[in-house]
Amino acid sequence: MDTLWQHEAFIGGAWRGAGDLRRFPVLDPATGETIAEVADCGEAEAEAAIAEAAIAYESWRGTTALERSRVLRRWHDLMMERQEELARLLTSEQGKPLAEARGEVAYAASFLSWFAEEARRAYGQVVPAHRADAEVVVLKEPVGVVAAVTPWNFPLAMITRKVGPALAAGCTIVVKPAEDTPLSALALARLGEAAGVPAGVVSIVTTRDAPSVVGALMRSPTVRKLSFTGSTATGKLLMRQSAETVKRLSLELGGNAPLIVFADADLDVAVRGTLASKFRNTGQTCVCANRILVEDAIYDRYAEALAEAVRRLKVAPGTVEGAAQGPLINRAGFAKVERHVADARAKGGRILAGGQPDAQGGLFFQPTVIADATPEMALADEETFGPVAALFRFQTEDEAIRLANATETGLSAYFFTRDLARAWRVARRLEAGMVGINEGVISTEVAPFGGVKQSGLGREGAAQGLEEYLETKYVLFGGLAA
Ligand SMILES: NC(=O)c1ccc[n+]([C@@H]2O[C@H](COP(=O)([O-])OP(=O)(O)OC[C@H]3O[C@@H](n4cnc5c(N)ncnc54)[C@H](O)[C@@H]3O)[C@@H](O)[C@H]2O)c1
Ligand SMILES: O=C[C@H](O)CS(=O)(=O)O
Repeated sequence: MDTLWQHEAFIGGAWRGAGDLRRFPVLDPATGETIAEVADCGEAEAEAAIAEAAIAYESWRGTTALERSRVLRRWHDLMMERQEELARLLTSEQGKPLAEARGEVAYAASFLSWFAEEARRAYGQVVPAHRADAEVVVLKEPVGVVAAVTPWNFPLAMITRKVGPALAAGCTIVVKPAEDTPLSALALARLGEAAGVPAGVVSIVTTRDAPSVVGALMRSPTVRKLSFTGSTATGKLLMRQSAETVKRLSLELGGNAPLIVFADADLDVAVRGTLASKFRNTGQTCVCANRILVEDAIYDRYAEALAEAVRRLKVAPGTVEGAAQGPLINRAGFAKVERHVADARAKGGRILAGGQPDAQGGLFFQPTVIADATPEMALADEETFGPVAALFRFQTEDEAIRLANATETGLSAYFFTRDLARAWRVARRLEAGMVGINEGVISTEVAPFGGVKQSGLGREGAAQGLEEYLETKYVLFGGLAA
């Protein structure tokens, strides 16, 4: 197979440019250099992709679950065969350390293998009928044509977490990837083509003009579902746009995760868990700890231990051996980190590590630890989405839970304790869709990923993830009297 570096959009099984041949640049965040020019599609291309998806749906929905399973498994296998190439391509446009990029390729591929298995378990039901002359049957059927809109921070996994269950269920899908990271999406499509995904089943519409392309997807009555991953603000906008055609919705939105360290925690485990949660992908994940709540009795010991570990994190381009922190994705993301650190300083925050743009310049920021954080700081209410660990102090368990829940979002939460009774009490009281106990990284294809409150609707992965792409049909067989 040829190179995975594709520059045209993938629509209806064909690689094609925008109608007016417009292209937009893709930048390497580590250098600011243009690494590719990609088709800058518009409404016309989105509408073409929808039409192709509708045509393909009529045959794809008719395939057996076993046939769909085999295509997904083959796609997984091809991803893993080309893991290194995919990882280097991903790092070149997203910036994450290569070791993390290799991990994302495997994580992304795991959704294809998982849903290759789940495809064969879309069970219906035969229900004991309410009449002697009837049978009650409940069927599971594919939703139809799906629109997927995805973010830049996990440019492969956020797509396969949608494409996997969609295809397993018998749906077809039009993907609009983030403008910062279109190359990974196109590489994924190239491997899907090689794995035998039929023309029109998966289309990738690349664009710098998200409102136009996504607007066309949202206006179309043919598109029966939106699966969106991104900020809560954009999610709310697309919810409103979906109302006109009453689309099914899966929304994976913003977070503001609390991470609580109780005095009885194992300090080394807590520090390791904090590093893993806070600084993965240079702090640019939806499930990063955003507020670190530390019980007063161990506050100073934990703060110094964390700061010492953070000072050892290597800041470098993702391809550099040992790189632990890469660049922020773009100027806007960098500016938000600078704003949060300056605001915290101005409100009494004490810098224990980092606190400045990194000496190598560009979009690199020093991994930072701020002590004496308070709820009045911007980073308490907003998702920093960068390498800043803000340490808050608490006295009691009730105060920790009140502080943890004092946010409109509820995606993930973490806490560290060796008290079993406390573990159950706190896990039950935290307002989050996902909770890690003595663990800082909890994402896996086998568990339902998603949040409560303004972190979204629905779940991805696990068995629940397939339900998001299925409709329930009740059939009553009457006139069956003997
Ligand atoms: N819950 C999750 O699983 C999850 C995963 C990753 C990221 N996120 C969240 O996503 C955010 C960061 O990602 P982001 O900056 O790419 O989010 P974003 O909302 O800016 O963009 C997400 C996608 O929406 C598109 N988009 C943006 N504005 C749009 C508009 N007006 N109309 C139509 N489409 C539009 C973008 O092009 C992109 O493809 C963070 O808040 C993070 O927490 C959540
Ligand atoms: O940023 C959000 C992603 O869902 C992160 S994870 O890799 O799934 O934890």
